Amino acid sequence: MSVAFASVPSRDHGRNMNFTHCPDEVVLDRYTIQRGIGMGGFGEVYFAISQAGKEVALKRIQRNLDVELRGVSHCLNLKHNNLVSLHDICRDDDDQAWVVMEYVSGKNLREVLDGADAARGFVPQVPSMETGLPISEVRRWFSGMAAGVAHLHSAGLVHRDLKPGNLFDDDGVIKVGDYGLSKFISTSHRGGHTESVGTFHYMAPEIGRGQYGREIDIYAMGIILFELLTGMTPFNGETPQEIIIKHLSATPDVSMIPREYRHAIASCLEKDPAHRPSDVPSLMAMLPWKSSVTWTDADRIPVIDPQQVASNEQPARPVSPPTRSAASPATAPAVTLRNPSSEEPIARAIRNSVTDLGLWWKNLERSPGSKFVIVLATIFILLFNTHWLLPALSIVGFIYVPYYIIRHMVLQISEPDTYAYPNPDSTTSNTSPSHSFASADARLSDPTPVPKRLSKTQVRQMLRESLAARSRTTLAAEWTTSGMISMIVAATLLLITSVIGLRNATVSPMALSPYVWMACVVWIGSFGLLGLGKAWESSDGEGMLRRLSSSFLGAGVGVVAYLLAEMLMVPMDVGLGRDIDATSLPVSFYHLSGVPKAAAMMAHFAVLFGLLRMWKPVDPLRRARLSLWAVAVAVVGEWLVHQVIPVPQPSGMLIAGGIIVMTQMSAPWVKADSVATLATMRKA
Ligand SMILES: Nc1ncnc2c1ncn2[C@@H]1O[C@H](COP(=O)(O)OP(=O)(O)OP(=O)(O)O)[C@@H](O)[C@H]1O
Repeated sequence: MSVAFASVPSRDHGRNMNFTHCPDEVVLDRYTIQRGIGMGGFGEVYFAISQAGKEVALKRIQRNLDVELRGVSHCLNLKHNNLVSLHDICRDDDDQAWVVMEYVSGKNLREVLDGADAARGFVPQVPSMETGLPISEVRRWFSGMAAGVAHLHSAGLVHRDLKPGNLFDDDGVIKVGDYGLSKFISTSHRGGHTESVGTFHYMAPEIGRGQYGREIDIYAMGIILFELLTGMTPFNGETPQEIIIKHLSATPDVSMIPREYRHAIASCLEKDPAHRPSDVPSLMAMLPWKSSVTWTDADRIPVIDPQQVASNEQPARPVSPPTRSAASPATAPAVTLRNPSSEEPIARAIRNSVTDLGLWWKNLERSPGSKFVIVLATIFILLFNTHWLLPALSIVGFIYVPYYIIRHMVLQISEPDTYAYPNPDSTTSNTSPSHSFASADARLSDPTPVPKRLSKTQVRQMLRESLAARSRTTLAAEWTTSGMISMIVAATLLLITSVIGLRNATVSPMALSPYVWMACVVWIGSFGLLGLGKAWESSDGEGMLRRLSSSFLGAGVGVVAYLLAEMLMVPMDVGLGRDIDATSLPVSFYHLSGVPKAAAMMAHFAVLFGLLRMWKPVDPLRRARLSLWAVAVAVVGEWLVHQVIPVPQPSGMLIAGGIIVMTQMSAPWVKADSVATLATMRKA
């Protein structure tokens, strides 16, 4: 088969992509390709026409062949109004696998949601009801998906990749597609599958443990419902790791969702799959809609009644909500993620007031003419009061801007949004700025259950697993980001130390060079440690091997420190910290004057890095983001090493302390004591 590269405009977000096959090319001896539709994680999708004139979508499988084909072959015989039909699986002359499926001309939900954002002119940063789809649309999409997924489940299959991009609107009928990742549910198949599949925003926490029960579809449905209602997924982050960690540990903030949906969403997003709705009918019974689907008896195989879709009648057999464990908390504390920017209380209060004002204005029963008069009058009042309004607003601005910046910096340093857990104490206390500002009244009366937490060990284990699941590219990107952050921290340290050190001296390049030298060595040491830490964060590892590797790194840092000192002409014969008898020092390490040679610098830092387990402060599961104890240990440790292999002081101690500060400030962190608190709560 000829392989040509064609750049064809696709429906996939309007991007031009290089498809392997060209329009008019005949594949599988009977399908003429019309155009490329898009590319997914597993292959390219084409729109094609068969010899008999039937329109089909062809998916050319590129990667993860076994996963995809094993799933698809189970799905060939499924027939359901809400499922994209799979016609066949074929191989071409090059032994390339193709899935032949029903072509859906309508948009997928991803396109619909993105289109709604585009129409609004912005992508929502904070979930709210204003940014979701209209309730009638939410219901249409969700019910259609539910019917399709329920059919998959009743056939013993799990979709495993439910997401808006896999839900299609086919002339008003919602269809679930791409169930190539589905798999028969059987005891032998439910665990142990370690291949990372699916999409991070919709990925249930137990997927990290290789569990692929139907509960992962229920979880994804909860996320999709949240997104349909608010335009945003509940767990977001800059990196897949952040998102995974939030799936594992963060409590979704459902406070902005209408009360009648909160219970269903919070139940679907339970961390423990056993506490989610046991099946799709149970989930649907929790929603405030009359179901258009009739669910049958105990096995709950859904039977779609097309008449009911239109007539919106009650289900013939009401389904009771799933039973909940007695241990489940009865009330829903309005706990939100610690996101400094989105939860700033004053900004949030202003935003809420503006929203309320907007709602009041919308519901105001006045003619357009009188509304126009009100607007005009308001503008006049504001204009005539500018003499005091503007100064007042300026004063507020002057106070608010520094407050906002300091608050943001403090929260970023003490508890970054990206790896934070909700604080269990926030259920009773409202003193922290990170708490939700939902009213106390709402907190008391809201019956939404809090998703149950896992034990400390379970969470830690899952965190390690999720850390291990990241690709090398992701790790490299994270390492680079941390390296850049550490560069900023190094520049700040340089500024602080040089301002303090040179406060009574004349500032000259020579006077500055020791500070620049220290900052460079600290940065290089930190960057190396961040790299080691990144490579090692997915497991506890073997101690001795890590000490040795760390020592090697230390030796490298020593060499660089020596060369930099030569380059910058940093005096190495001052501040050796004690009156060294040069004759007592090994000549291979020191000059006769006592000035350290490269070997001394290498040995000093090699011993320091190996002795102190310097990679520990980089571990995302370390106890505190910034431990002053660790800094003190590093400084004292360096001083001890200095007693045996001296280097210039206090530079040596400043470098050791600086490296520990910098690595801690730049390395990602998961708040481990919250994990402990959660575990304690659970036991209680
Ligand atoms: N049966 C179909 N009819 C029409 N368009 C389809 C069909 N199946 C997939 N598409 C479109 O083809 C594009 C690629 O789909 P594909 O399923 O390969 O990727 P994905 O769902 O985006 O990612 P992944 O496979 O990694 O989950 C998407 O734009 C999707 O909407």
